[in-house]
Amino acid sequence: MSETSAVPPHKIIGVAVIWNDQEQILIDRRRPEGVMGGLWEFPGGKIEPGETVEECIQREIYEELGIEIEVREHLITIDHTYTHLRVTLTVHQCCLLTGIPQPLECDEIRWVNLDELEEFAFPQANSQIISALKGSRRVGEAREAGEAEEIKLLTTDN
Ligand SMILES: Nc1nc2c([nH]c(=O)n2[C@H]2C[C@H](O)[C@@H](COP(=O)(O)OP(=O)(O)OP(=O)(O)O)O2)c(=O)[nH]1
Ligand SMILES: [Mg+2]
Repeated sequence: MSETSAVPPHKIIGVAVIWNDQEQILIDRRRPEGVMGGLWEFPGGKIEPGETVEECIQREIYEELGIEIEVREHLITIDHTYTHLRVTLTVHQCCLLTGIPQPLECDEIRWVNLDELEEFAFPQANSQIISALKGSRRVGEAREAGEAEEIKLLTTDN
């Protein structure tokens, strides 16, 4: 009897956390048929040969949602193995530039704030993205609080 250890397919994915001016994030619901059907995700897709992750994210977002975005800083890279699939998700913070998002390749889209994300069912790998987002908000808040404190010190010193 020959034993083969099946290696699951590996998808390398660029993922966008897209913010609008109201501090909301865009999420989309995967179509009911297919892998992880019906779950919510951050939009994105496979990196094509010769493409940078930033180029991939920009292209996928235009194809999937018909909007132009600015791809900003890297948030987190996650390597996760599901039962029959391994994914590497490289996630970037992004800003909406132009257009109104359309559900061109998904079932539904929503703008939600950070605290609402927990109400939606995401694939397992996404809990790390959501924690990273919450962590980066805390860093931002601490920085703002620090700056406010510095300003207070500067103004009371003089
Ligand atoms: N875009 C995106 N994909 C995610 C997230 N979390 C997560 O586990 N994934 C998985 C689901 C998919 O297997 C893979 C994304 O690949 P994809 O969008 O190019 O491919 P797909 O499976 O939807 O469809 P196909 O093009 O292979 O037919 O990564 C996420 O937040 N966003
Ligand atoms: Mg996709």
